[in-house]
Amino acid sequence: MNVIGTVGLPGSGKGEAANVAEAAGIPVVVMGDVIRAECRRRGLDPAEHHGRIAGALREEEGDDAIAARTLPRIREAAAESDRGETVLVDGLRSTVEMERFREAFGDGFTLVAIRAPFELRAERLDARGRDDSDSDLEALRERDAREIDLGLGDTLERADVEIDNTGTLDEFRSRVRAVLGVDAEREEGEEGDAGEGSAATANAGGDGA
Ligand SMILES: Nc1ncnc2c1ncn2[C@@H]1O[C@H](COP(=O)(O)OP(=O)(O)OP(=O)(O)O)[C@@H](O)[C@H]1O
Repeated sequence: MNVIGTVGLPGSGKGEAANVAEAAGIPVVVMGDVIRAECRRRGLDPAEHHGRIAGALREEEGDDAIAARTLPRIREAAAESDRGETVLVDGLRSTVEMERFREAFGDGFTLVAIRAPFELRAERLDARGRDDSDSDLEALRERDAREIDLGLGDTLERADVEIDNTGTLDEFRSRVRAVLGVDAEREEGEEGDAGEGSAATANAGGDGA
């Protein structure tokens, strides 16, 4: 099994990386779906209670609760992967989760840090405009602080591979493809320049976040 986890601050490009994977026939497992499922099980609206239920799960079942509950979803997805049991996992937040996946998949787990500086993430989220907080710098600062508090900063530092997302979207996509080991041929409606081997660099403790 080949499990690729992504970690990055809000707006860094995790969703775009997941799109690249899906377009290449690599299933994507979103860790937040576990939390949304638990909200529904408790009769709560995920839009409102997501954060609280994530906290409750960690409290009740341990800091690796969300990773542990994601494991069966990863195994199911791997069985359906077009790409030799490769799965992309979106949404790691802490080193405890990273260690849980390392324990489950050994060398078959690769953690990929996606990095873009604050100003660029703010601009891109503003353009995305998915919700009001996307355009609010103060809200982004708070989201960053919350994520870092959960352990996202340490997780970024400990990633196996780093992808810089300070260039164009096409550049980013081709970097993601290089890390996923897919070429552009399978993509539809997209120009590709896959095989840009220098795109992913070993993590030397970069400072791009
Ligand atoms: N290199 C790029 N050039 C231009 N736009 C980009 C680039 N990378 C990402 N974007 C855009 O920036 C926005 C944020 O990216 P994305 O949604 O992938 O971030 P994310 O890490 O999933 O964020 P969040 O954690 O907040 O959901 C999206 O609208 C995406 O299309």
